[in-house]
Amino acid sequence: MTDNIMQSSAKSCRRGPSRLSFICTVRNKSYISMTTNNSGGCFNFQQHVLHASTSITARHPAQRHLPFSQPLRSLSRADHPLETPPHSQPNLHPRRLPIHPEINSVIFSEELIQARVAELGRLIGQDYQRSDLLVLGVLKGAFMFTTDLVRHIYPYPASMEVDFFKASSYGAGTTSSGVVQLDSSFKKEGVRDKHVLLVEDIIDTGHTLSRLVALMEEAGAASVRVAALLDKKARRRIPFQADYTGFECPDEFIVGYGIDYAEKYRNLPYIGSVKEEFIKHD
Ligand SMILES: O=P(O)(O)OC[C@H]1O[C@H](OP(=O)(O)OP(=O)(O)O)[C@H](O)[C@@H]1O
Ligand code: HPA
Repeated sequence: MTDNIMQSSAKSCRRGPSRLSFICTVRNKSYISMTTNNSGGCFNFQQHVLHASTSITARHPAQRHLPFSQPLRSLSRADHPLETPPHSQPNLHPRRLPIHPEINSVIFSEELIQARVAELGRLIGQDYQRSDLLVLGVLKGAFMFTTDLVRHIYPYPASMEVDFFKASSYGAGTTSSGVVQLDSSFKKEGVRDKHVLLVEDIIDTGHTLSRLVALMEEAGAASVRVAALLDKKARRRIPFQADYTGFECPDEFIVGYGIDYAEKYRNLPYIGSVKEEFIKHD
């Protein structure tokens, strides 16, 4: 079954107001459709669906005749047909990279993340269509989410700026120090009188975001909202609710899609948990 799916190509990904379906054409011409419930602002994932959708990795049309082992960089520009997906469709990046050997299981697949990020972009676009917007990505964890999200903010705000600054509280461990460290990249003058959207990868204890929202308010922002890809409610120490949330996150230390463990795994296009033997316990 998995082999079959691995050989498949994702034909379409449809979104409705209350469900999201992945439809794949499998080599033997059968169809697979998976649905997840999508309730309001927060996507309630179903574990079995996520694991299933993870294995739907399609090959780029230009890769069809290449062995899987051939690196993508050997393809020339001309090999890539310029197909621009309609703005309203999730951005399915066809690829077939093996799961990282130190990853235990994929919790949010690349396809699912991309679909949800596109959806959040449209929600944000609708809310800011008549105002200016300063999108502030919180480094390093939110670098990937921010760069994907801004491409999907539509309708376009009257004007939009994108910037980043660095805040951290975890160091090389898996627990928050509770002290949020900012570096000099944050300049208060840069947010004065602006409508700020803070973009974060994850809310865990809530220390980082409660500190950052207070900081924006002190700096004189006209308004402050928060978009967080993941919300790990079970670990909250300080009450905090984001304005735009991607997914509820299970109570596990997760990595990937910008999120690290001791600076590793930020490059992964999906989010998963690390195998126990690769976590250092003090
Ligand atoms: O809700 P909290 O418990 O405060 O956790 C959330 C924060 O933790 C992570 O940052 P980290 O300190 O690991 O820095 P990084 O973004 O550079 O990885 C993450 O990117 C959030 O900023
Ligand atoms: O689950 C997590 N993983 C990585 N970094 C984090 N920072 C807060 N929570 C997490």
